[in-house]
Amino acid sequence: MSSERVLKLGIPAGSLQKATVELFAKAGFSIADSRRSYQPAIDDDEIHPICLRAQEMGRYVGDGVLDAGITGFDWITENDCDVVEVCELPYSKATSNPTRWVLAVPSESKVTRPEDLQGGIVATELIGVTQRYFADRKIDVRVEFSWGATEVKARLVDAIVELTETGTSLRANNLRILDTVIVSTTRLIANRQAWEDDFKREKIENIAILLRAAIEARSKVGLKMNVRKDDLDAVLKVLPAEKSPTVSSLADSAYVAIEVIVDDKVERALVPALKRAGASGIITYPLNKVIH
Ligand SMILES: Nc1ncnc2c1ncn2[C@@H]1O[C@H](COP(=O)(O)OP(=O)(O)OP(=O)(O)O)[C@@H](O)[C@H]1O
Ligand SMILES: O=P(O)(O)OC[C@H]1O[C@H](OP(=O)(O)OP(=O)(O)O)[C@H](O)[C@@H]1O
Ligand SMILES: [Mg+2]
Repeated sequence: MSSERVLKLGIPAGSLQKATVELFAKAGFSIADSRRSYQPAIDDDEIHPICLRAQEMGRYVGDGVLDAGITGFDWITENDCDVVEVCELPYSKATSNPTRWVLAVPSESKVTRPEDLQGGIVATELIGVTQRYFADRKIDVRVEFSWGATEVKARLVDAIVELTETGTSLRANNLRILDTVIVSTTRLIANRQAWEDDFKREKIENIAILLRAAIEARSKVGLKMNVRKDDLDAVLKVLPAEKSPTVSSLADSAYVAIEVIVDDKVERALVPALKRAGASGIITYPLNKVIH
């Protein structure tokens, strides 16, 4: 591992790639050509991005080939990687929800409990975690490696352990979930030696702050409005109780301006209620980053 002022950063190729590049963009970094080049350009001279499979990321970060990288908790666990887990980054391929590796059988199968699989065969990409799951429950099954397209194998063997995010693939293949084997979210990980290097650690921490702030901002909106002082109490009552709005004076001393950040889920109900409570000139705007 070199101690030059460049951070070798692993970007996950495959399922997480598009969401990762978009998240970096929101965090303020432009990564170009990540689909064509495994060493894409980034507009930060102190970062050298390298695209790698999420499955292999932990090993390369652990060995110091990379200083840091982004991968799933599932593969960190499967490969038992010796890395620093810097932070959780709650995003998946399509949503900000965690993914789950589930034990599933064909919907028509007679199997209703994991115990019913005793003596059977289970296909999965996540061999180690699956073997541990059955060993912990003292269920004797043969766990077979699957190279992908695992859903189809549920009808070739007895059951599968496969990743699900939105549930679309399980539904499309008419599969029934018996149990959750592991819940996984995306993580930023660092090499132990790199984490001890002042420059690299600060750089990794800065990336963590910006990525987390960009994720946080995705589910929030900013709200601004003007309110007659007489209506202030009524308007404040409508705003979510846990929020502390900024109230500032306006040139017209009969009015104040209110600014607050709220969950985007409540925006639709909040705006008409604020208007009814007397707010005017209401504007809502998307946020780039929210830093706590
Ligand atoms: N919807 C999703 N589908 C697959 N993986 C997802 C999804 N959302 C998040 N992930 C995460 O992305 C990583 C997938 O890495 P992996 O290299 O195994 O597969 P992949 O990128 O889907 O490649 P492949 O094309 O071989 O399936 C895992 O850590 C997984 O948890
Ligand atoms: O619950 P869902 O939102 O449908 O997501 C889960 C699907 O996504 C992944 O497939 P991927 O795109 O990685 O293809 P693969 O089968 O080749 O791994 C995973 O292997 C499932 O098939
Ligand atoms: Mg996959």
